[in-house]
Amino acid sequence: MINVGVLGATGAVGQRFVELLADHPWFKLTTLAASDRSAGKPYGKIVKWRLDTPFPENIGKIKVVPTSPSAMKNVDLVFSALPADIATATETEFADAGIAVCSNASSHRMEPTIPLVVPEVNPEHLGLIDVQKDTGRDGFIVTNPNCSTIMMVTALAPLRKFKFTDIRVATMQAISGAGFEGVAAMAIYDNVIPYIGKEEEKMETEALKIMGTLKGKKVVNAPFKVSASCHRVPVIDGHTMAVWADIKEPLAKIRKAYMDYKPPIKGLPTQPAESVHFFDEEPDRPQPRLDRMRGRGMTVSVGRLREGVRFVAMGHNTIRGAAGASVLNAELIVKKKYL
Ligand SMILES: NC(=O)C1=CN([C@@H]2O[C@H](COP(=O)(O)OP(=O)(O)OC[C@H]3O[C@@H](n4cnc5c(N)ncnc54)[C@H](OP(=O)(O)O)[C@@H]3O)[C@@H](O)[C@H]2O)C=CC1
Ligand SMILES: N[C@@H](CC(=O)OP(=O)(O)O)C(=O)O
Repeated sequence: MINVGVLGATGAVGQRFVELLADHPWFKLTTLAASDRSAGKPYGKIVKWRLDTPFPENIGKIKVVPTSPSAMKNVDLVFSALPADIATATETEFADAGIAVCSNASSHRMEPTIPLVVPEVNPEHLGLIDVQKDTGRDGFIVTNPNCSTIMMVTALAPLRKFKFTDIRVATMQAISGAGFEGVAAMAIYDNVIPYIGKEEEKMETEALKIMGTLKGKKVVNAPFKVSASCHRVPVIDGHTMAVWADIKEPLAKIRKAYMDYKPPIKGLPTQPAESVHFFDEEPDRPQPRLDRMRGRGMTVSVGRLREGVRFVAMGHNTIRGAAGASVLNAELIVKKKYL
């Protein structure tokens, strides 16, 4: 068992980490960190548990510590659910102190030596860990993408063998993506908000790095363009998106690519039996309420495949799009013997 900790353990994504790690076969959750407001108190006393799964009582006794490497003794790996403005310096401090960091925050995603990984899409990008270690650093940082980006690239993975240059995407994103306090009920009820700060830019840049090629010590971006339009809708969990890809192949070949798709990795505990579920028959799927918990929240569902090529993709934003993505990255790190 590898001893692990969670940074930002009391937050929306931090709670998902705790849920996923409370009973993990490879990782022992020993340490929970949050802000100085929470430090020093038992987790069970201060966390406002917002998930609809039972609170893991075995974790409740753990005393919350301040967010600093010196407070996290005997931890080899931390999962970061810190706000991005805090994560920038804090994650660097942890990596410099010899601790591996699997981060869900956006701060370091686009740095050239930091892997931005979805295990089913670009597992080989973990090679950038060696580039970080070449600088003399004992620890390292590995990031997972923005929650909308991850659904889009995972849904595109079966289509990579076809040529495309232009991806257009319109998202319908759940309110949990903004955190518990992020969107007022009065703002979102009976409404759609056609703006999510920096989300479109993230989809347009992160996807090119993830689907790019690791050449030597750097990633060469994928040669296509993404145009995104992002919208908040009154759904609690599950980001849905309509995607257009300029693939000229016959629809039957695209359909077969989804039916035959096998991801390049297997054997990771958090990986679902199906990374991509393809709805071939049902014309009204995927739907967030019905499909977000497929594969314990880790499956990306794809449906409504039409000429164009057009399809709809959907996945759970705080599991596959956040904490689950980081845990899957950590499992890949262990499998590839970086830890
Ligand atoms: N919500 C989502 O679906 C997604 C979120 N993300 C990203 O994940 C990260 C966390 O988001 P979310 O969980 O929604 O945020 P929350 O606001 O719910 O939680 C923030 C956490 O960080 C802690 N924290 C705040 N300030 C500090 C500080 N100065 N020092 C140490 N810890 C601090 C808080 O502790 P305390 O309780 O003590 O204040 C809390 O545990 C963000 O970077 C976000 O962009 C990514 C993808 C999806
Ligand atoms: N902005 C995303 C959530 C998020 O925090 O993304 P990021 O990890 O890129 O900061 C959403 O609303 O749904």
